[in-house]
Amino acid sequence: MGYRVAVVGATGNVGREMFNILEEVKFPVEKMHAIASRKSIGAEVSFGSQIIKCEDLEQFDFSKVDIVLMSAGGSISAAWAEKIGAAGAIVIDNSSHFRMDPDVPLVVPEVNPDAVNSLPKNIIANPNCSTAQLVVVLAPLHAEAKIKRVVVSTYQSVSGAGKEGMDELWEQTKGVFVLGAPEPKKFTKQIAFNVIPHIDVFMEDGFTKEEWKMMAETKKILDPSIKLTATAVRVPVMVGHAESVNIEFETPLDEDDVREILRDAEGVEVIDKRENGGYMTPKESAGEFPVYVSRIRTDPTVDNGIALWCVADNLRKGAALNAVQIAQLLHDKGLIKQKTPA
Ligand SMILES: NC(=O)C1=CN([C@@H]2O[C@H](COP(=O)(O)OP(=O)(O)OC[C@H]3O[C@@H](n4cnc5c(N)ncnc54)[C@H](OP(=O)(O)O)[C@@H]3O)[C@@H](O)[C@H]2O)C=CC1
Ligand SMILES: N[C@@H](CC(=O)OP(=O)(O)O)C(=O)O
Repeated sequence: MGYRVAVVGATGNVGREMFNILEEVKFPVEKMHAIASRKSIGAEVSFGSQIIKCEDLEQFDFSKVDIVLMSAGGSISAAWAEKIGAAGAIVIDNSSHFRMDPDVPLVVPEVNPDAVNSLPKNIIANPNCSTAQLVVVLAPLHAEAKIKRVVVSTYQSVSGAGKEGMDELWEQTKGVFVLGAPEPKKFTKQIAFNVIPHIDVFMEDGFTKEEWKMMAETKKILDPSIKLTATAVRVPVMVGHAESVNIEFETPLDEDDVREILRDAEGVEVIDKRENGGYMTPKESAGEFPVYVSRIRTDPTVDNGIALWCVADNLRKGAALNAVQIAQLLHDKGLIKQKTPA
């Protein structure tokens, strides 16, 4: 038994990871389709031992698939997801377009798995990459001692800005030592040997949209009462987002309790030795499934305060892995309707 699956955005950073992870977790696939733009028709992508040729989104007949994993950006999701859902396939959408839609659940399977039980539009939204890794860490702590406030600063890799972001870091890094760094195109300033406190567009209040997403999405997934403030920063790392997190609880939770709770938490791995190398870095998280937590310590500047560091592969837990976990959850709950092949 297997499903007919389509990956939209198949040639992208996230799309390629979707194929890898669907194969790694042995998701039951009967037929796989790779969908991208017209310019990629015939481009080859790997799915396990199979080589699949890309098809054009505009020409594809979605009535022949059971489940669609979308990661081609917000405008493509806006134009296509509801039509595909209405035609009977479940859409798991990686873009930000539907995340705050009240008729679309925003799901991190370790945190709010039952949100998939009601699917009025046949669409499920995958959160922002920085939100996903954060809520996996916050949820088990919130269950133990209610969280009042979170202050988070991110260190986000260039792969979060797609293939073009990775190319820009690579070209600038090489260029600095040879002909001078090429002018920024994808980022607002030179990213090689630099950090940029600006991801997504600026909002009226001075926060960026990336920071706003972390606040709004955490409330939707975990608890509207949690106050969260974020500063999102792009760093010259290829894959892996890191976050420095300060958490204020309503009741006391000491650092040993936090370590213990997180050791038992689904999707989390604690690597926390107070010695050289006893913590995780983004590079080490690349290609891995868990959210790694290190540097757990008491924050003595507030009542019931804890500080910690968390790291995850943004293309995996921040995008493709979370989407595939949602697909597995739907499968386990028997929520994917298989259409009869034509
Ligand atoms: N990277 C991350 O950490 C995260 C990404 N996302 C979401 O996933 C999306 C994709 O990210 P990422 O893979 O990194 O981006 P990439 O730039 O690496 O890939 C974009 C993909 O979208 C396809 N695409 C673009 N325009 C069209 C079109 N008009 N019709 C059909 N397909 C199209 C591209 O196909 P082609 O090669 O043919 O142009 C390509 O497959 C993001 O826009 C975002 O919404 C969400 C969370 C985290
Ligand atoms: N904004 C994220 C990646 C992303 O695509 O996020 P979103 O899906 O929320 O637009 C980053 O740059 O690292």
